[in-house]
Amino acid sequence: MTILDKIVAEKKETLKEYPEVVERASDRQPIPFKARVEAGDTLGIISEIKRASPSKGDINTGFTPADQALLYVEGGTNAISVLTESDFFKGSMTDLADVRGVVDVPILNKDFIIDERQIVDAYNHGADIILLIVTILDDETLARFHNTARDLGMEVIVEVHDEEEMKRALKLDPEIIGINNRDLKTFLVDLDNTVKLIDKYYDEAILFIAESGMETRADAQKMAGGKARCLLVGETLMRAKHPVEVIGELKVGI
Ligand SMILES: O=P(O)(O)OC[C@@H](O)[C@@H](O)c1c[nH]c2ccccc12
Repeated sequence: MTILDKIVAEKKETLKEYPEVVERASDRQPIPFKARVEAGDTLGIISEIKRASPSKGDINTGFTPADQALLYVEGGTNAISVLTESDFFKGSMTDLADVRGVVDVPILNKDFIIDERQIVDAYNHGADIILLIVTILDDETLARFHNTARDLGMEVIVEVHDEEEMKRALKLDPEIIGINNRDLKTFLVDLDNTVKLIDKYYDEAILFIAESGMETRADAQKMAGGKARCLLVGETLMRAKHPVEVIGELKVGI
């Protein structure tokens, strides 16, 4: 059993406690993400709120999500990712709502979505974007969830790690693809993964996001050189003494 299998198994348990139906609680219009990144002349940055992870253990537990989010905004982040998975990443939907309460940049609800109710729940807690991880969903479910999120006005990052997943993602006619440099089954990180996959499947209509493992301006430059248009950065910002400055360093020109 891989760690990803364990996370999904736990998630199934948690979902047993969900109400049978999660109703949409408002008609809030999500904040646009892709168009705003594309309007800029630097690499977009999604800065993540991440307390812990199964590969690293505790990363930073002594912070308040709202304060951390405000630092990210001060740094000029294009969006904030809030990792809400609780068993392995120590996050919660309360973190998401807390961040929503203080920022007006788009928010990504980062979780392992395997049930439609999680999508409505993300919307209800103030998310503008959700992540769908291709490897944990079959084609039919992936397409259905993609539609559900877009019907709510949310944008979707379709996350892939390899070529086979990329081909499945492209069948959705997606607007945004996230390429994870980390293999969620082995935790191995390889920054060349983003570069290789974009090189082979580049499409100017799609916003390509490089995810995971980036630390330095040189890493950001490498991703920009490989035609990634945006970065998703967690650990580096959570460990940084001055996240505002680090975001500035990562925002390289396009
Ligand atoms: O902390 P990092 O290495 O900068 O990575 C952030 C983000 O990419 C990572 O948290 C992530 C990418 N895809 C995921 C899917 C589930 C959980 C976590 C993730």
